[in-house]
Amino acid sequence: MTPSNMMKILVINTGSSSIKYQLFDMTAHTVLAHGLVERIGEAGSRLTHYDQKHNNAERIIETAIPNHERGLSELVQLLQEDARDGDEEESPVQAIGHRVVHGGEAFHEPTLIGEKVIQAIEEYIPLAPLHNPPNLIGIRAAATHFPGIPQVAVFDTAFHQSIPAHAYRYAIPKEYYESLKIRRYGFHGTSHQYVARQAANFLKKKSLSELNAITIHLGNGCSMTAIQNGKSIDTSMGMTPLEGLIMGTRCGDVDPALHGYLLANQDQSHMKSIQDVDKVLNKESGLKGLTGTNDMRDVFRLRDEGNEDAALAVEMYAYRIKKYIGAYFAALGGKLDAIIFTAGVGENAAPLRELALANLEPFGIVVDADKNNSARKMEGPVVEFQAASSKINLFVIPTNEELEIATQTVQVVNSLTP
Ligand SMILES: Nc1ncnc2c1ncn2[C@@H]1O[C@H](COP(=O)(O)OP(=O)(O)O)[C@@H](O)[C@H]1O
Ligand SMILES: CC(=O)OP(=O)(O)O
Ligand SMILES: [Mg+2]
Repeated sequence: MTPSNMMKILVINTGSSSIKYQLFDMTAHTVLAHGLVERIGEAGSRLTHYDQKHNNAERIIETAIPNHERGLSELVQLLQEDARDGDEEESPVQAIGHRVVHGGEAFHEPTLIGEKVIQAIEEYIPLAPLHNPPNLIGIRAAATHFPGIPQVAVFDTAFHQSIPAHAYRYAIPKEYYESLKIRRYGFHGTSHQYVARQAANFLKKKSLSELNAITIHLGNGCSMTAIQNGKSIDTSMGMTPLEGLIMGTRCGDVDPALHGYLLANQDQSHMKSIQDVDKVLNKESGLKGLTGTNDMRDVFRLRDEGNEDAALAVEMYAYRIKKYIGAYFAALGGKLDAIIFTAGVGENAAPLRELALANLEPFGIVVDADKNNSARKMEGPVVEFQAASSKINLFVIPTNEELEIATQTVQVVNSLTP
């Protein structure tokens, strides 16, 4: 394969009950098709597909999708139909990029998938039981549908492999790091790296390696990263995506002693096993546990209606971010070009950004309230909302993990060409 015909890249992001996908034409810099398979294995499963050939009109296919294999074959069928509708004589796809959440210490770079890589992703299942198994199903199903097409794994953990030991080790007996590889890995690396690169370009840096920043990814999962000279030096998620910020359904930082306490008090906690504790902290906590909903839009609506739980949840969520800003400001020695907000909440929730950054003027962080409130309506890859007196740039940068995965997939495949 030569770079000139390396153009159509399918990116697959397989979650526990959903598959997100995008088909890019990397030569023309366009999205040919994208969509979402949701509620896999549940009632009401469906595929929502958009493609350029149908003017990006929404097509909803409501059909029983009992497993990820079926979801993949439905979406492949649509892509093949689109290709047949056109004049294309070849496969609709030249390479496939997969989001893989946990790559442990093995992967610092995007990697061509072969048997060894699949084995390694299997080995990390205990560290990401919700994420790695569906990622593997996506990889296997894609290999069946597109035999001989190169497949590349892009790991959430890869960008964070530059974190030094003093930040990634936990202060527990050393043997558990050596035998069980218990340490901070960090996640959402593809997103942190993508928005950091956008900021570096915007600030006219020669390369990402000239950027110092704090990146704040607030989606369903939430994490923050301290970036020094373009490299991750610390991040808020840990061995698993549970540590750190308050999230949609995850608690983030808690006293590790509460696990034992909940189990020791089964009568009140109704938790009988460590799996029960795990489930509550991962799926029933965060905004959902505090307010009943994991959607920040609903939390704000409840707050505005006078709901006190929702008001407290917003305060807690913003305060946790502020604490990490303080920590990473210190970790970076106060030398940073920008604080960057991204993902669903980070890009859309102006009041949240304002709360998280309030009263930080002594740090040189000053918000322009009008710019912050109108950030959503502004065009462009980077929207600034710092006041003129702010020493540190404040940016909203929409993330695009799929485009970053496609870009890294092209790099890997091109590097294979003699
Ligand atoms: N206008 C908005 N105001 C506040 N929160 C929003 C808004 N739009 C989207 N969100 C939040 O973004 C979250 C999803 O973020 P997203 O980055 O799409 O998540 P993920 O990719 O992790 O599924 C939703 O749960 C919702 O709370
Ligand atoms: C790793 C992680 O938390 O991913 P997501 O935000 O997609 O759940
Ligand atoms: Mg996301």
